[in-house]
Amino acid sequence: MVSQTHRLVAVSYLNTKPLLYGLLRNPISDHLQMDLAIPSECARRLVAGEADIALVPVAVLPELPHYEIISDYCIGTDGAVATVCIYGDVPLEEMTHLYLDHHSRTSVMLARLLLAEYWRHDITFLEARDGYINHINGPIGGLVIGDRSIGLEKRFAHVYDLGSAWKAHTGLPFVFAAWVTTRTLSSKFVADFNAALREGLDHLPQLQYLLPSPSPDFSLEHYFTHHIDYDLDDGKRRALDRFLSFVEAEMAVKG
Ligand SMILES: C=C(O[C@@H]1C=C(C(=O)O)C=C[C@H]1O)C(=O)O
Repeated sequence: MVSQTHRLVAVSYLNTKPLLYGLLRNPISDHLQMDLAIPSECARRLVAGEADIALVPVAVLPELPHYEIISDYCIGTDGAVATVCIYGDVPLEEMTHLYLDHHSRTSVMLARLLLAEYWRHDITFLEARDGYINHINGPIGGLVIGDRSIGLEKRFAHVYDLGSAWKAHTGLPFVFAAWVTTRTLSSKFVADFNAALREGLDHLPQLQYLLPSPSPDFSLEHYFTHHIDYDLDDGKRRALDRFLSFVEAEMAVKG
């Protein structure tokens, strides 16, 4: 049987593994050509047409002329997310500069939004590149996302969780990344895809046996169940609308 294969790219961090596990143990994987990348690269590939389906940072959605969110599952949070934080030696109000993680598209915009609307703190943004975490010191803070952030709370005196700050600011949960296509997929494929992701999430306890623990005092199960919130529910969709209005306004200013 000849059938169509879709090019899929997903985030390479630990929090995506339950979703990938679901896809891989389901026959739908025969129709997927899978690859993993950091979030900013997932976004680039979808925008460039190098992927048909991607787990993309939602901040990139306004750049896509046509897209569809194809799943009820996402990388989200309802309060503290643990792996999207601003770190520094000094409190935020004393920070003069902030490195913005180059892996990220969403959290970079979320940090800008929260600094403008919630913390109301003027700061100079610095472009990050590999190794930038070693340059976070004194009045220079840094936004760090994903697996690289695990354990950093031991290194820096001040930590600001962006999931918590967004919740305090808006009362809403948040969605960092969603499953998006720029193609037209059959409703059968979309239903199967969604069911496969659900299957993965139903196996969170088993995943503890497969995945490496990023550090001895970091519980993956706690992270997957108390910090990452995988359901793209109504609250997260409302949060997405609000967040994208900010992103679109920023894009309009920059032209
Ligand atoms: C919660 C997280 O969300 C990530 C943050 C993203 C971003 O800032 O662009 C994109 C994908 C998510 O994987 C994380 O990985 O720590």
